[in-house]
Amino acid sequence: MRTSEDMDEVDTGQHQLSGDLPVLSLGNVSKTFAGTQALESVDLDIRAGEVHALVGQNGSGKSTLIKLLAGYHQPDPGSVARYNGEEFHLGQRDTSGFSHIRFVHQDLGLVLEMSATENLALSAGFITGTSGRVHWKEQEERTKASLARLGVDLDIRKPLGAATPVERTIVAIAAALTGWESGRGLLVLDEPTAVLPHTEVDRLLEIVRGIQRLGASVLYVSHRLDEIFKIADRVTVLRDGRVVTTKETVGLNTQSLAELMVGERVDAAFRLARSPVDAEASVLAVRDLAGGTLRRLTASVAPGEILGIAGFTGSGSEVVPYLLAGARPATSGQVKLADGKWHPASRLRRSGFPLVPADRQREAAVADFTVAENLTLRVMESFSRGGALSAKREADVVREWIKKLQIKVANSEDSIMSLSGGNQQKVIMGRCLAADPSVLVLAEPTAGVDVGTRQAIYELIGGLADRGLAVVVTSTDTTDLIALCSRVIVLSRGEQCSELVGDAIDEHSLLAAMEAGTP
Ligand SMILES: Nc1ncnc2c1ncn2[C@@H]1O[C@H](COP(=O)(O)OP(=O)(O)OP(=O)(O)O)[C@@H](O)[C@H]1O
Repeated sequence: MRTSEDMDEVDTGQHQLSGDLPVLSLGNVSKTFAGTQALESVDLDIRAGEVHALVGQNGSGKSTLIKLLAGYHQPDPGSVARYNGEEFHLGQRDTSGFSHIRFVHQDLGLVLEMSATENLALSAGFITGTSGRVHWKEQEERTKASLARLGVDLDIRKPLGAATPVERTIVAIAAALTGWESGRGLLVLDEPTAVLPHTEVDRLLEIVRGIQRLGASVLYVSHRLDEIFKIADRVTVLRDGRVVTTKETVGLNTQSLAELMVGERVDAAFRLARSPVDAEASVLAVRDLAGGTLRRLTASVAPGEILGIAGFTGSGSEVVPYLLAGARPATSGQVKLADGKWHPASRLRRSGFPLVPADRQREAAVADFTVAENLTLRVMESFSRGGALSAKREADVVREWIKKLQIKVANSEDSIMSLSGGNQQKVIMGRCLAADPSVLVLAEPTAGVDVGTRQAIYELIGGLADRGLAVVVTSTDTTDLIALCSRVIVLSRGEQCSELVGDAIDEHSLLAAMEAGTP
């Protein structure tokens, strides 16, 4: 059996074939922020034409490494970087290495009000005549050619706000690759599938394979371990800023990779043991609820129940959390709250059920606030004593939730923006739970959250449900629904198409139910 000592053994796995010069070679790369050593003596080689995955728990240093490559951070002295054997300066954008490395960051960097053509023109430059007028026809030809190179045919005139998430990601990749005709560089994809539904993930992976076939190398960051095995040739595992190992993916599996990341045993197929609930005793019920892509939903959730809502993008599932939490207006329907009476669904606007939204950076984190302030935002009032805030009570809550959710932060007075993405998600989750609600609404609760912390989050939600919390959860990651839910309602084209209960909730049945409702 593998011990944690074995896991700590450093195996660089970088047995180069003779003449097999790495495209990118990093040596002794370190990065220290005030109070945090984010990276420590990292060595990493990326071979020509390989897809190389980079994995690690939240806060292990993946984004910091990418930001160093992108010239966003300066490395500590002593760090060495080479592109095709030629040394270049990390932390500087205008060096030769940099021009060969292209990036698609998590936020994609697109303007959603603009079309694919306009977005590509923004990154590659507008084609203009002597009068300065933009040659749109040529611009469109260029966009089509860029997308055709990826084997994609999209409506290049519609605003990207109306495109599907995977179409947006594809446009971001095309934008990143403009002017890269040789196709021999390195493309860095930072969690490209964090909120993509299963079907769209496969489409994206096919595009990544196409890029690899062009001769490029890809550095691929993801928390979805099943993808690593579908796409990557090798994987490097970071833990606490250090490289634990670089290995061929052949010979690893989800379980062993999860354990390398965490450094101890984890159950990659974790599932909560749920006791039956009294289905009659609803704490929140909706009748014919509609709004956005949701045309009609009739459902109720009982105290202690974890109800899942599943469906592909556009099925209506993605708007349910926002309607229930009153963050988006319902256009029709009724709601029954704790008073046991039916009200117009507009009443949800005042119900104030806490919501963990899908896009924490845009919708939830208050960027100017500290970690402590973000954690206690919803419970501020209960701390007030005669107008003054009970600092001790606040500090207790902050400590409690940092511990319960294993939030990696040097100091709770640090800005939330200094936290890694997954740790920001945990702060938002803690904020909602600290308010001790009767209903909790979760959209993509584990997007960007590592495999070890996922289980901690599942167990925490399960424990709260055992004590009576009703939870409604939507997720594009079926792992969440399987691990958490005792019942899942499947939506298609805005309406309920089926319901799965208990042990019937598994990967195969969920996908089959979602596909069955799709035209
Ligand atoms: N600008 C910054 N200032 C201070 N600390 C930072 C800053 N950026 C990152 N850190 C710290 O460096 C460590 C590594 O963070 P990083 O974002 O690289 O992790 P990650 O592996 O990308 O995590 P995730 O999977 O959650 O995105 C964390 O402890 C983080 O809090």
